[in-house]
Amino acid sequence: MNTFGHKFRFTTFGESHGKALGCVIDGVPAGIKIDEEFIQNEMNRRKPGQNKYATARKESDSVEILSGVFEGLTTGTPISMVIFNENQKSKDYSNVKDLFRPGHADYTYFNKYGIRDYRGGGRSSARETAARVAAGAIAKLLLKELDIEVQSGICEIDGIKAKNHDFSNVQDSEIYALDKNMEQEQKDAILKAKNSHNSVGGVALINIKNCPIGLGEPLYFKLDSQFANAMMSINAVKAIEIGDGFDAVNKKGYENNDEIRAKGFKSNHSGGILGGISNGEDIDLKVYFKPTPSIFIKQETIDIYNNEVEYELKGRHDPCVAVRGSVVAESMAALVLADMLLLNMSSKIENIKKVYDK
Ligand SMILES: Cc1cc2nc3c(=O)[nH]c(=O)nc-3n(C[C@H](O)[C@H](O)[C@H](O)COP(=O)(O)O)c2cc1C
Ligand SMILES: C=C(O[C@@H]1CC(C(=O)O)=C[C@@H](OP(=O)(O)O)[C@H]1O)C(=O)O
Repeated sequence: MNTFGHKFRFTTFGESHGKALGCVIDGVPAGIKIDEEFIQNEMNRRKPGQNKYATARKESDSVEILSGVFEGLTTGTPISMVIFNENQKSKDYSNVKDLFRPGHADYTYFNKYGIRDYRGGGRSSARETAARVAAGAIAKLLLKELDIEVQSGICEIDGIKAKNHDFSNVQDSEIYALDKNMEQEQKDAILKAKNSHNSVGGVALINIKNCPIGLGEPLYFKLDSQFANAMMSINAVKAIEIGDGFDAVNKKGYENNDEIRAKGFKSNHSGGILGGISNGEDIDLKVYFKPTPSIFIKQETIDIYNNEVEYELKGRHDPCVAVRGSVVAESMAALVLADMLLLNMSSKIENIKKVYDK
């Protein structure tokens, strides 16, 4: 199944070296104001080729809305959007046409489908995430109507950790760094790896403000499980933490619990989710990206005929996918929230009665 979401559903189409990519979103309520400039800005935050910390492939990622919007408002019908590829250069891949890049999806896609789309990663290239960001922008416009805010930034690169998480630093940072003081060190780590034809991993922090209490469907569609599913569906994501995440394991219960007062919780170790349901506090997610698999160091692999070979890759690749990946993770978080908001509408008879004026 290739569709994401229950009520706010979307799917994407297209390949990195094909003609275009796009998405179809179904279940978007009618009457949401569509700000095309906002959507394009979101696309621009993720698009490749903007600086030396990203792949050199230049794409404008201009998005065109084909359906579901009339006179600036959503109509309640499926919204489809298209982004034409402009800078494919499939020849870059001619020397690895029959080879499987270690760490990439070539080997598993070929074994599963028996077809080798050697024009880059094809469907498995994270170029597809452009379409997710377009869908995420529509989800964000719905969230905006309810004052729910989703933001992201980089908290760790190559093991170099941010000491503070300042989202106001992100906008002016080429690597979306949360900590101005650690930014240079993090940038240097990316360039050092890049200059030695290698790559680094990193961690993005997603923060959600003003999330109402009650999002998440126990027991099998818990809000945390939906975030985990969404984040792990992004290329190169290998782990996710919610709230204190891994650190909680080494705490005692008294340290880990968030005590409750009439005004709200005294702390937020839980990351805003209890029992799979949002508790009204900020939601904090950490998303872990592995180092980019396509590197330019000689490596051993096999070809599609099972011959063992050595090869050296050429082409245009991100030295650290976490940087642009953080925007993708932010978009996926918005899509989960939009879906859970709509699902939650029918959780109480009062809500249903309100809709039907009873
Ligand atoms: C925004 C973004 C950009 C990426 N850029 C590259 C890239 O330039 N080269 C590459 O080999 N992998 C890149 N990746 C990662 C691969 O797409 C991914 O590792 C591959 O599909 C294999 O999937 P897996 O790592 O989830 O197992 C990127 C991932 C993201 C999220
Ligand atoms: C083009 C983008 O990123 C690409 C993600 C990617 C990969 O393997 O994931 C590989 C590279 O491109 P290609 O598919 O041409 O090999 C990156 O440049 C983009 O994000 O828009």
